Amino acid sequence: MNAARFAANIGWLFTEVPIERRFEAAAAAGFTAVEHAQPYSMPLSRWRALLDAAGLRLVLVNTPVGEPGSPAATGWGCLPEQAGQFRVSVERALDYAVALDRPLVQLRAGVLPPGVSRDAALTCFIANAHWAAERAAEAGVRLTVEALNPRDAPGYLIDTQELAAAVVAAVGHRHLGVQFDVYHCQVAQGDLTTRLTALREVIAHVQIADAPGRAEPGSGEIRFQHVLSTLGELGYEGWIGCEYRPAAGTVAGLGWRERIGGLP
Ligand SMILES: O=C(O)C(=O)[C@@H](O)CO
Ligand SMILES: [Mg+2]
Repeated sequence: MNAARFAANIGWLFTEVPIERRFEAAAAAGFTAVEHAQPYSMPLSRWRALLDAAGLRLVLVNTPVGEPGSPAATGWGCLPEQAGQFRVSVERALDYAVALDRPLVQLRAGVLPPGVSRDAALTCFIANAHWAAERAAEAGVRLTVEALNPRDAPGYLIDTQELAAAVVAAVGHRHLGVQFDVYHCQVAQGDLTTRLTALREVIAHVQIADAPGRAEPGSGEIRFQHVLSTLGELGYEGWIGCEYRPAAGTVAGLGWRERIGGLP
């Protein structure tokens, strides 16, 4: 087992303690890397200090999003005439990324706006993603696009792995890849092995949680031993983000790492 390949998402794990104490908690539990979707409520300098003190590396953040309940609550990426706001969100994410180990940055696509066709929203997102990839390349940062399942994220534009891959192909930039969240794929689509295999060339990051409950691997219907050995056989060398809701305490639930094992 290679626990070093798993990154703790400290927006989901170790929430028993305040954010500032999650770093030491993750390190004490054997993690060497963390991810967090929205790091922006804490200043960069504090992030740097907490990562360094715990000996951790940051491997993923998302672009900032709008206020909950607003049209941009899951991002500005596909909102026509909001390119300015999208660019501001990318610049903010890149500021954090450059100062914090150059984690991957997930571009939030947002929900299909009322009165806008799916094609128009996709065209908008692809144009925005292209601009972002050029900026990310200048900053030495790589970007991702993630597909979310419609049960958890109703209306989110990117709702299948294939659509995420199609955006990546349309942008055609080596700084943009797919963020393959195994939980979302299982809920929305299934056929995990086939999809991981088909997308292997473009997968830049993987996240895990079991389905249907989004708790620890091993708590539901996904055979994670098989998923991880498939990733190993496919030559996946990126991080695997642990983005699940612990069923009964983060540390108490970490036994899955030994039971399931890491990449071969
Ligand atoms: O919900 C997920 O899955 C995530 O990875 C969030 O960061 C939204 O993209
Ligand atoms: Mg995810």
